[in-house]
Amino acid sequence: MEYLLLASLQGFFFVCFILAFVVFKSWKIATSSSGEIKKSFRPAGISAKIESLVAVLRFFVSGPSIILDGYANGKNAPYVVQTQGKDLVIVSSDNHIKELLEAPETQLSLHAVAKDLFKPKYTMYEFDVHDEMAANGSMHFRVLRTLLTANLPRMLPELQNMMQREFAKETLQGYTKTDEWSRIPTFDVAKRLVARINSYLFVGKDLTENPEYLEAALAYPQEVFVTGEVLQLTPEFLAPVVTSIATKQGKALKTMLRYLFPIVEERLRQREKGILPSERPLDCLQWIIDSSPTKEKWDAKKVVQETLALWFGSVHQLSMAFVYALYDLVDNPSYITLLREELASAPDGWLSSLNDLPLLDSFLKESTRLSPSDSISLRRKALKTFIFSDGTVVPKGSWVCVPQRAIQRDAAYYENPERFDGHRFIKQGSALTDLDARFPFWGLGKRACPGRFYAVGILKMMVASVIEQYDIDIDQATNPEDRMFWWRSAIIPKSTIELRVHERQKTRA
Ligand code: HEM
Repeated sequence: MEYLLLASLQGFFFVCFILAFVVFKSWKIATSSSGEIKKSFRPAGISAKIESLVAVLRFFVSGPSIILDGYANGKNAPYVVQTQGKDLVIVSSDNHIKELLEAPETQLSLHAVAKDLFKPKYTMYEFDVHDEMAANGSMHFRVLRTLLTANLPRMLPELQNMMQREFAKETLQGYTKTDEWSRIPTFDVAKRLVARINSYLFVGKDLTENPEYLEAALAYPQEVFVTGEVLQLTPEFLAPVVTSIATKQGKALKTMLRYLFPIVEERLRQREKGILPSERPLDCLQWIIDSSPTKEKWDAKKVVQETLALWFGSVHQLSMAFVYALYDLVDNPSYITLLREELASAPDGWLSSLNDLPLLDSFLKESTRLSPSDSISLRRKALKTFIFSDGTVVPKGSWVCVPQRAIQRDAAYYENPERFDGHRFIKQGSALTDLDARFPFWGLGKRACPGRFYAVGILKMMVASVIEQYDIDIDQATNPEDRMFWWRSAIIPKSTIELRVHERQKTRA
């Protein structure tokens, strides 16, 4: 009993300490003045400073609306949003975006953003991510953009079987005796399905069918997010202990490492023996090994670190896009009928025609236009103070980014921007995977998401599989706005929201 009391007192003081630290850091951000754009932005005086502190704290739960308002106030003019830990300099004009993309990575770095957010040193097995595009830049491109995309069509039938089997299992669990519709927790189910599909492509069938590995692989990205979030609020010297608490002594990571290491070591041995390409396994793990630099060979630890980082990036955004697409279907049910017609009319079956389903592509692009999982894109951290040609300053340590959600809702670029129009992009003649400054969903330029062709293929397969076999609905009392919550700039589906699902055969009977 005494021990419990002591433990809860320690916990209480720890939380108080962290809160005090957050307020202190936020106060420092709110009151510091390190660049031209800040000077013009920050009024002096104690009440103004308190107002700034409130703005920094408010960003945690109102980020998307603060960013949207900033954009509406002075369209295409740069503006600053103060946040805990750093300022966001938000730009949206063509010139600013061009200069942002042309800036050297020694000045504006995407990887430095990832380090700020996820603290890979602590969360990804001591991964020392380079600020500049290092060897892994071309590795990402070759593994995801080239090899994964090229191999996807061959793997799709197996992945679709898996999707149907697992979705049926989830649905079966959601039936009650009183309701002929099954209720499934949308976001949790989406994450489980995506994790299983991605795992098959990342590490192959055997590990994917190992429940201990799969559970850890599903838990790991979630743990990295939460731990990265807590570490952003914690002083550096406490990072090791905080990481250990937040990750339950690194349980998921340790499990993944226990399974991945022997496989990677064996494959590296096979490489030394000169195994022929035709005899090598067809999965991302192998492609990472095959695409690693030939001069300075990566050891097993480096291959595992790169795999963890790619794995982490592959699950959540795709799951969220799937959830938002399902919500858009239930909110716009006429599209379910139209999409079923399009699927049924594919001459050789829709699975082999995923690139020739214009309505599905346009519908999903409209869904991502209105419901991106983050309100900003093209994030870069200034490693040195960066000055745009119009004099806009991004002080060292701040981030510069583009307000993607605001741009994607701008009436200047999209007619009736708030209206869901599933045919919009057919009329416009653009595809979901296209890169476009008016649709910076995938980023732009040489850092644009190399996983997007894979992500879109899987998203289409998942959505088509669901609507072909099931009727879906949602509790109509749920206001669409209440199905998600905001954290900093992100827009995340609530885990409590359930989708109602009904096998179509039963409806027809
Ligand atoms: C709907 C799902 C996804 C969205 C919205 C998305 C979006 C993005 C964005 C905005 C960036 C940054 C680009 C920039 O700042 O210029 C990015 C980078 C990246 N994405 Fe994705 N992504 C998705 C799915 C995936 C998947 C499934 C994978 C892996 C299979 C992946 C792998 C990556 C990698 C490795 C990078 C970093 C590229 C680099 O460092 O050069 N993404 N993604």
